[in-house]
Amino acid sequence: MLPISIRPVLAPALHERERSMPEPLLTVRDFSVVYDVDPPVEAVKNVTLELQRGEILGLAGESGCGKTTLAYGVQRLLRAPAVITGGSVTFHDASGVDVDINSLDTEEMRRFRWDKISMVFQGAMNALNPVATIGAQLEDVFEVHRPDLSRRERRAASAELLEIVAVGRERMRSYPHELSGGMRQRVMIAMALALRPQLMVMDEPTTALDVLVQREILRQISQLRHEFGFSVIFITHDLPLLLEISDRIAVMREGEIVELATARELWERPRHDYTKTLLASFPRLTGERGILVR
Ligand SMILES: Nc1ncnc2c1ncn2[C@@H]1O[C@H](COP(=O)(O)OP(=O)(O)OP(=O)(O)O)[C@@H](O)[C@H]1O
Repeated sequence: MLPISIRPVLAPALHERERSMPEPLLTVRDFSVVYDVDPPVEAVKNVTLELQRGEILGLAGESGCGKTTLAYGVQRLLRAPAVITGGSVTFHDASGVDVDINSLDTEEMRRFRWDKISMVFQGAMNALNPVATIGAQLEDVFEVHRPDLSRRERRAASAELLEIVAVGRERMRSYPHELSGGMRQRVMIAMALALRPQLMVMDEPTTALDVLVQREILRQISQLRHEFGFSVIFITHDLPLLLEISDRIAVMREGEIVELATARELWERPRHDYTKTLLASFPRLTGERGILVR
């Protein structure tokens, strides 16, 4: 049985998935990345996976197993000494066109990344400009990427985004220091949402926040992906949190995906010994009665 406290977020996700036919958004085949140092590090080894449209896929595994390299690699965000040594990444655009990400040149990739994929990092809230208002920073995104919008439209779109992430349009004139950490992280999520991407990559997006604020933000991410239909690749060390938010979880170890299953399957019937070890290493998952304790 699923731990009681992971049901509320998970249940609608499962329900939704049962209703709709899966439709791939990203197909990763035999993808490998090596850090060309001495000795070379094979950070990602022959990873194959398919991310569905609207799905939240969690990447789990201990530090150094290759989660970040994989998530950045599929967006071609890696820098030397990282080298993609093999494999393909295909983005199945909502327009019906399949895009081979490896074939895009730098400029095409840059535009693609903003329009189709966005990222939210750990501590992203500290990346806000301290001397510009929240509204001005949101409006900037539209000014750069949607130059056809009028000033009034940019402002309206920014205010709407602040409503969507439950910060509220009245915060348009606030400066970052006037907002709590959780609110600032929501502003970053609003920015990531601004261009209505089809994929959001979230790298430890709530780690710096306290547990209650984390849960609220996770719940909201889950709701928003239903509303807007984007997919999420969610990276964190925190397996209990992944069980709570993910539809499926890929467990990585030493650059390979050793198990890929729904959150429910992984929780109820972990197959790989490493997954079992990982689950057992979170005392709050096992607790006295064997339920999630938090
Ligand atoms: N710039 C680099 N040069 C050499 N090796 C690197 C570099 N960046 C990462 N690595 C190595 O690649 C492997 C995978 O690292 P990666 O950061 O992808 O793992 P991770 O699972 O995301 O870890 P964490 O959760 O700590 O961020 C590790 O062995 C790491 O030491």
